Amino acid sequence: MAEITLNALAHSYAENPTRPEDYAIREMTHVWEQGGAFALLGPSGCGKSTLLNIISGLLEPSNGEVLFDGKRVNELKPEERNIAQVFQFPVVYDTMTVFDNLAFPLRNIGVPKHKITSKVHEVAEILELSDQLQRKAKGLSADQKQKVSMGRGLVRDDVSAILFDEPLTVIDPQLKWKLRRKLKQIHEQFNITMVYVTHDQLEASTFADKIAVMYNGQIVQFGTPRELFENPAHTFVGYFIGSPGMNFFEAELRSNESSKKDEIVFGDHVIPTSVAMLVHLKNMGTSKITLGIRPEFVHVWEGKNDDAFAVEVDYVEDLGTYKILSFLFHGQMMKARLSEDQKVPSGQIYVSFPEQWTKIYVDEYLVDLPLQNVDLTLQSKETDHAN
Ligand SMILES: Nc1ncnc2c1ncn2[C@@H]1O[C@H](COP(=O)(O)OP(=O)(O)OP(=O)(O)O)[C@@H](O)[C@H]1O
Repeated sequence: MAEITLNALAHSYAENPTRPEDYAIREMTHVWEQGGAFALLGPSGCGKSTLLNIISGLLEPSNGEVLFDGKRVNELKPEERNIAQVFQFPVVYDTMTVFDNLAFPLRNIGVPKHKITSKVHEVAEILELSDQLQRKAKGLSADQKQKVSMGRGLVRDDVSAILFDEPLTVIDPQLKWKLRRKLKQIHEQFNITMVYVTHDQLEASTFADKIAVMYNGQIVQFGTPRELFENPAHTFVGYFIGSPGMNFFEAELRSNESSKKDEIVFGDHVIPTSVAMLVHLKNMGTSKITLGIRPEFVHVWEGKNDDAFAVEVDYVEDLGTYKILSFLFHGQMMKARLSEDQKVPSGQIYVSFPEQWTKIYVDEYLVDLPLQNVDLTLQSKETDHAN
């Protein structure tokens, strides 16, 4: 087991990279703590496989260091790094039996025969491959082959970490869920540092305790599934996580001519904001602001309400256990998520955006209040204005 540190790491496949876009991995410093179950989540092409291959040593980074337990491993070959890597497509020796495939990594490092037998049986049991051990790998289905591939990653208990690169892509949907649970179980049992690459948020949150969300070659947030949902640090996290993703709208920080107070406005709507936040934004010297609120946190009222805005229902999608209501807010389509038992409104309704859940972004990043300002948030209503 090891703590894996990426120190000022960057990688470009281009010969002479000059612009940030030339980098598949833009400079990052990141720590995967020892023994954790992590997911690396992001869309196709964001740099996930590149990052994994740098950790395992298949790829040499253009800049920066990879450290295992504080020791630089850049110069070590993949086999010297003690990393097990499971790829998207099965890597098995077709002419060998399942037993021999699983035993291979152990024989390679000279593990005694009796230990190999017990370890192979233990892993085969976990992956439900016990009755396949004497079969040649050639005759196995794609699912079974991938299980063997995963098993080869799991047999060695001396590994620093196990890296999974979208390992369930070829697995049947029904089996996927089961295998994910199994991996989690294996992690709990052996406590090995595991990094699981996926572009599927459900897969990431069922496997990992902490998820690194990757976008454009950068880790834009590293947090628990709950943190990513409740407090997206970057607009991409808001958009990518959740179903549907966060609502975003461009707003403006301006000074109200009559009251002389600052306020955040969207069209002719004033968005309730704390004094502390207004002061902070003003100090940042920005007027362009993006507001984000998750559909789950938009309040929908049938009747008029002090903090609520009148909007028109556009349509309602019934998704079984919940409904998605779409409405136009100052010309922009937004969504609210209604629970199954909530009455479906139509025509004119009222919506409000609780301040706690209305996130403020500048240049795509969440604006957090400096700690010394937090107590001022209680004065928030002072800056509210009637519409
Ligand atoms: N061998 C290569 N040579 C040149 N460019 C590459 C190479 N491998 C990857 N890239 C580019 O680097 C960027 C990151 O690719 P990478 O495969 O790491 O992303 P990913 O997030 O793993 O995507 P996917 O989920 O599709 O596998 C992409 O723009 C890709 O086109």
